[in-house]
Amino acid sequence: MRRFRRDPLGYIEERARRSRSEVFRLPWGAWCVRDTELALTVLRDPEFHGGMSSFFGEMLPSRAAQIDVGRAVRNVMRAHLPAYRRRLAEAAAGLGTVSQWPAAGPTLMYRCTAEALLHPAAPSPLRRRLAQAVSAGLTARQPHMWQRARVEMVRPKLLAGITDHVRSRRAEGPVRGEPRDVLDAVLRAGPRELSDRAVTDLYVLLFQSIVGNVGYAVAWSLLLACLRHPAGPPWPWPTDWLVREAGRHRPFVWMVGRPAPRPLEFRGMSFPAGAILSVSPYLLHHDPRRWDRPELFRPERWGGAPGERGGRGGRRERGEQSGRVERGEHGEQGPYLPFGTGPFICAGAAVAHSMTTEAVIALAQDAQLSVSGGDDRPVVAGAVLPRPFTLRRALKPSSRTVAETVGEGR
Ligand code: HEM
Repeated sequence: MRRFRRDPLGYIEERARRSRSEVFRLPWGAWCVRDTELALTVLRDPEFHGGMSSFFGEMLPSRAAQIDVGRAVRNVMRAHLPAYRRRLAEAAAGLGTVSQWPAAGPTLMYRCTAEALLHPAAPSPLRRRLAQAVSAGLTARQPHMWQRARVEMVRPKLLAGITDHVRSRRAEGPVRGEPRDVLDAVLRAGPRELSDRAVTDLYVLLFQSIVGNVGYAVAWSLLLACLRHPAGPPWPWPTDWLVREAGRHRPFVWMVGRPAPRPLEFRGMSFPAGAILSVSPYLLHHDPRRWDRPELFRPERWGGAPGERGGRGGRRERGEQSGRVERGEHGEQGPYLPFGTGPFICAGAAVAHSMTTEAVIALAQDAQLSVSGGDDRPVVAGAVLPRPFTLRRALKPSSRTVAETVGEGR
């Protein structure tokens, strides 16, 4: 367990390398599936998905309610995409020339989605609390104890504030038309019998997926691209490939589990009903039998040399492609699982991919980007986070405003 805690990804890679069977035991008793075919069966077979998804756990009373809430929130975020794009340029400028990452990722996301998360007529103190919670690191489990303590200091007031607001929205009665924000979506799609506090918990979970997961995906994409190509943008790959490859190389969610629905037998190994079969997107994305030099960050694997195939934007359309067996330049055939696959696949996968890609485009647009202080080693603290790094973003001379140039000349 100590070795696992020190380096969870290194630990499972080593176990997978040494293991002769398709499945090996994890320190907490679950089974990690090393074999791609079995992993895809676990993630796709309806038999493994008769119950609730572990993303929502027991927060909602039925699988149907989970699906409804997931879709309703995804629809709000999808409708917000045009406004999100407009906010990005402003938010990128707001980061300044030097910004500290990965924390800047969720902050940027929050700035661009604040109105979709909580509409502007909601109480300003609550909106301020949400912003503070993002700065404190509420968007993902943080690696250090002091960081987690900081989150715990803001959490009680935040939860109390959201719960009060849920109560008052319910008292006002349902709004007509489309949901104004993620909270309306949760209230409308979730069952009426949910307590105000249960609605709050659901809201925070989805808030974290939007602001945190996407924010960290942006952080990974920028870091890996700048490390691989220190000259900065324009990069020699379409942004779509870059973001896709960051999701392969450093998938934010590194392990998902499913309970065995009944006693199972697989290639001579038996599993009792309820045994947890875990699938690691990280492990499968780094399987040398499936991917060419998986240890390298190579966006070009997603389409051949830029210009040869598809040009900007790549030969694949942006969208929900998770879980497909992908074939790259070298005939690679990995399952691509940053969003999972099968019945419990991330409800927001396509929107999240668009948000990440748009953010990277906005930050790289007309700018010289470079990173310092970071490397590509991940920190696992619940999810796969990048280590702290500094991003320098200097506007290229042609894109500076006259005012800026005049100001500098004084
Ligand atoms: C880069 C960003 C994101 C990543 C890497 C990500 C990843 C994931 C993963 C791995 C799962 C679990 C799949 C499984 O258990 O097999 C999941 C579930 C889910 N995600 Fe995401 N997610 C992201 C962004 C989002 C966004 C923006 C939303 C909302 C708009 C969202 C909503 C959900 C929902 C509702 C589920 C539960 C699906 C269900 O149980 O039916 N996610 N996500």
